[in-house]
Amino acid sequence: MSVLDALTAGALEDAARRRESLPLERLQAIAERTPAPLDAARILGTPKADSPGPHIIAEVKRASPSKGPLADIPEPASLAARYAAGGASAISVLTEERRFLGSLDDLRAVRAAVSVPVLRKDFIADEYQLLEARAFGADLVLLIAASLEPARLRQLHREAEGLGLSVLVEVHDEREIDAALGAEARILGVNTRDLKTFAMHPERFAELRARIPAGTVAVAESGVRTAADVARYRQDGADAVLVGEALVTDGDPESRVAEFGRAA
Ligand SMILES: O=P(O)(O)OC[C@@H](O)[C@@H](O)c1c[nH]c2ccccc12
Repeated sequence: MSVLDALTAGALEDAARRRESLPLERLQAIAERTPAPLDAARILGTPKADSPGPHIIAEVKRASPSKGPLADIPEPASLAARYAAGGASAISVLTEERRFLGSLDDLRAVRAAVSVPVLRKDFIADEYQLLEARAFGADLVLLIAASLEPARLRQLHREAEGLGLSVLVEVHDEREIDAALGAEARILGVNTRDLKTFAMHPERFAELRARIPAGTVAVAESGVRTAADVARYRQDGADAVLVGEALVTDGDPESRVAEFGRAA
């Protein structure tokens, strides 16, 4: 079993466990009382008025399977508020519990702290997880093309949009781009870290960018350490850049987000 399959299986088990204490009907009732999501696809697809740099999607990430613990983050809400103060266009919150040490409580706390779109970053493979995202205040969810059959990707994509959520479809090769476009993805993220081997391939973004049609938001994900890395993705045609580790390990995340947001 690949790491990605194991992460997805674990996330599904965790969701099944949560469902025992919060059945679908009750979750649905909570989702109905939650304000309508922001149109993240429109926000990320509109160039920034005040800067030639890309939109920055700043991630709340405590740990990763490849690196282990990265940062403590006792208060995800205050970290997210600093990201937003630095001009982040969206906040990504890892909610996967086992290897990324995240939770839906983190998502809820971040939602309450910022007014920019919030992404639920997890290994989503069923409808219950989508409804959780909606009920806990996400505007945007991640679907990973490598972990879903094309028909299933299309189905979950449609379901998410039916809930009012935007979807970031993550890809790492041409075949997955085709699957994402088949699912009518409006936001496409090229993860330059291979989730099966964790190897970094920053050049993959430029290689795949040409396959992403105009009008579809192109996001470059992973491996950013410096403003020069952001500038490179921007020059390669990224509308948005998603950054995790470099921000959670920085003593001044607000300034760092601002610096990245100007990199062009
Ligand atoms: O910490 P980095 O190298 O800046 O990477 C962030 C983000 O791209 C990464 O966390 C990520 C991209 N796709 C994912 C899917 C699941 C979990 C995590 C991820």
